[in-house]
Amino acid sequence: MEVLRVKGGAPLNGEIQASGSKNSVLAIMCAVLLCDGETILENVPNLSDVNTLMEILEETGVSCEWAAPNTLRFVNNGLTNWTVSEDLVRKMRASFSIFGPLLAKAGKAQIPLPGGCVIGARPVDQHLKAMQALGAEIKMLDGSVYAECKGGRLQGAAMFLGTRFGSTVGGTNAAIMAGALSSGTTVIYNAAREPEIVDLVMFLNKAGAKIRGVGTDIITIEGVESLNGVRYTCMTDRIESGTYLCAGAITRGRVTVKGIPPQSLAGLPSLLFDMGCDISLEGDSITVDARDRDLRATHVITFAYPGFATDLQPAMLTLLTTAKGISYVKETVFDARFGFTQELTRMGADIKISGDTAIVSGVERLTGARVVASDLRAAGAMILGGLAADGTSTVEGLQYLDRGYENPVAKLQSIGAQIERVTPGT
Ligand SMILES: CC(=O)N[C@H]1[C@@H](OP(=O)(O)OP(=O)(O)OC[C@H]2O[C@@H](n3ccc(=O)[nH]c3=O)[C@H](O)[C@@H]2O)O[C@H](CO)[C@@H](O)[C@@H]1O
Ligand SMILES: C=C(OP(=O)(O)O)C(=O)O
Repeated sequence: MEVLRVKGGAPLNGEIQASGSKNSVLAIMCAVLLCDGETILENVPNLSDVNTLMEILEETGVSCEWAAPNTLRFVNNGLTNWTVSEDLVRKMRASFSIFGPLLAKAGKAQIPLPGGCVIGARPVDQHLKAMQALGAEIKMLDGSVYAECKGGRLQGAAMFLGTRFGSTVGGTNAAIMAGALSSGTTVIYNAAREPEIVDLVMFLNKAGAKIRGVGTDIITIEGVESLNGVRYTCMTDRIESGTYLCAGAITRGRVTVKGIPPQSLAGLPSLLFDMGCDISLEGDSITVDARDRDLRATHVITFAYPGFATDLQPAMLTLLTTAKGISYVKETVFDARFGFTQELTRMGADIKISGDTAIVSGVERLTGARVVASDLRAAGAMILGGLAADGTSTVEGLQYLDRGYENPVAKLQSIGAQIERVTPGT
């Protein structure tokens, strides 16, 4: 198993190009199930999650290949299978997102339950509620969810989606994709508003869907008979971009991320500014400058978009471990997303957890340590800790990093980080 070796303490300085958005691409790849013929997706990050979803789509009868770096080509000449193997679904929780489109296109679907994960329980009740509202009959079969639409086609309906955590991204995506091919009108109330959902709808509308209201909490869909494959360029990754901005701040450096619409970063730039960083914008480039700054503590609450993104909470919390004063970080989207903080304490961070809140007392310096990433964004957090720490850190658990960050080592090296991927003992 490879590990990262990070020699910290030096300010990062330079420009990084944002990669394509993992979460947008995964949703759009699921929507390819709905589209007849050839689809070309551009700006696709080469990530293990993307490659796993390609295998899953292949099982349903959609052919997928890398046509060029960051470009995927799909051909959907009719689905040949309405179920996928459990091993693949277990590899990646987001694979459950094929449930809605598979059901809408094939008339039935059987997908193993994805289960919980290290950041929280993550049930799929809202996905199922949406499909039931559209007329699907659902039952459990051999540990999988089996659904069938009576009469072969889903029927548009009005529905309320949401959980005690607020809106649901995956549930909203499922309802949009299934509604796109349902007969009649579907209305989703309390829809999630994340930029990746807007990207999914832009793709679907280009393919012939009739969806309006995306980006608001009421989405209306006039179902169509069929959708056609198209060429589409996916949005860039706001979580990856935010992580690199935090890397600039935690090393007291100056980092520009290119190709990221600033509004997609929601509250992050403003929080970095409150901490004492300079923030400058130029078109789709954003620069954080923390050189020679004493950064101050601040408070963070995660929320559904346009709130502060939960996926950036681990990076932001790591940054706060080196800010002067006490910061409170409240996590409202997932019920167990502070596991990574234990590893940060190995680097000398002072963090106490009280329910859904982390209390972070800033320390002068972090120190290098051997740490293990327990999930995707924990991996980003461990790297940030290592970049800021005095001495050398070793980061294990890179299978998580590979799920969501494209070429992180090369990108960080290009702005001066001393980071390498090595086999232990070499
Ligand atoms: C592949 C992908 O796009 N993943 C993103 C997606 O995950 P995902 O789509 O799983 O996140 P949701 O917005 O659905 O989940 C939000 C909260 O609602 C709960 N919930 C969700 C669905 C449901 O049927 N029942 C239920 O209780 C979840 O457990 C969680 O606590 O949005 C999250 C919130 O922005 C991000 O952190 C993930 O990176
Ligand atoms: C939680 C994440 O992804 P997923 O929903 O695929 O687990 C993430 O990207 O931080």
